[in-house]
Amino acid sequence: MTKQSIRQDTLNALDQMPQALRQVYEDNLLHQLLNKIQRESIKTIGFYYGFHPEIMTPHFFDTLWQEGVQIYLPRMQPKRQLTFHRYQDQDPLDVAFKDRVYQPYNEAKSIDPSQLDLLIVPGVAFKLDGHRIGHGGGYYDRLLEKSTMPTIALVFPQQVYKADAWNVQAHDCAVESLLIARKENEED
Ligand SMILES: Nc1nc2c(c(=O)[nH]1)N(C=O)[C@@H](CNc1ccc(C(=O)N[C@@H](CCC(=O)O)C(=O)O)cc1)CN2
Ligand SMILES: Nc1ncnc2c1ncn2[C@@H]1O[C@H](COP(=O)(O)OP(=O)(O)OP(=O)(O)O)[C@@H](O)[C@H]1O
Repeated sequence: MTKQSIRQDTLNALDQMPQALRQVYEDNLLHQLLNKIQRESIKTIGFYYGFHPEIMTPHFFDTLWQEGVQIYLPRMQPKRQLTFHRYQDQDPLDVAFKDRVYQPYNEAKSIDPSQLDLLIVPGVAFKLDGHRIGHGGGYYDRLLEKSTMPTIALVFPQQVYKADAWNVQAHDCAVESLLIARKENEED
């Protein structure tokens, strides 16, 4: 299958997921993420402001702040570059892409992404080895190519594909590991 058809099929599957199941999965992903943060004493994360049918990451922010974690969000820049800026409760956000993408303003405190303890990478479809298909901007490929921080992705099972599902291209950068949502809060 082409990347484009996998992208579209996966977005459709996520859009059609029943809300109750989505809730179970998102609770489980937050639980897994908190375990990792505590285990690895993570203090600063690069996250993203999820838009439907992505994971509703804004629901995670309060819990992360309570844990003392600093959240940085990406802002799209010319030439498909991303900068990361501190986001705290009630900070104003700029809206782009037909009201889908919420991003900090340039004035918000920025960080060199390599300084982040963890970067959580968004995406539509993933292989178990971390290769990903995003929304097609190539923003994260450009970032990962030149950065060294630890990377993960939070994914629903519907987003996980076999190694031969699509051909990886030279510019595609993988994330280091996936946290895959499960139905039970079994310990890992
Ligand atoms: N939540 C989130 N924020 C993110 C990303 C992401 O994947 N998820 N990005 C990751 O790189 C960057 C934004 N990239 C984006 C790329 C495309 C579209 C989008 O709405 N695409 C339309 C088609 C656009 C068009 O061509 O007109 C679509 O998907 O329908 C949104 C964000 C930075 N912020
Ligand atoms: N490191 C790079 N340097 C230059 N161009 C790149 C690079 N990475 C990707 N591109 C270009 O960006 C476009 C989108 O790439 P691709 O479809 O892999 O994006 P994506 O991974 O789905 O999106 P995103 O990373 O924003 O979530 C392609 O035309 C690709 O050639």
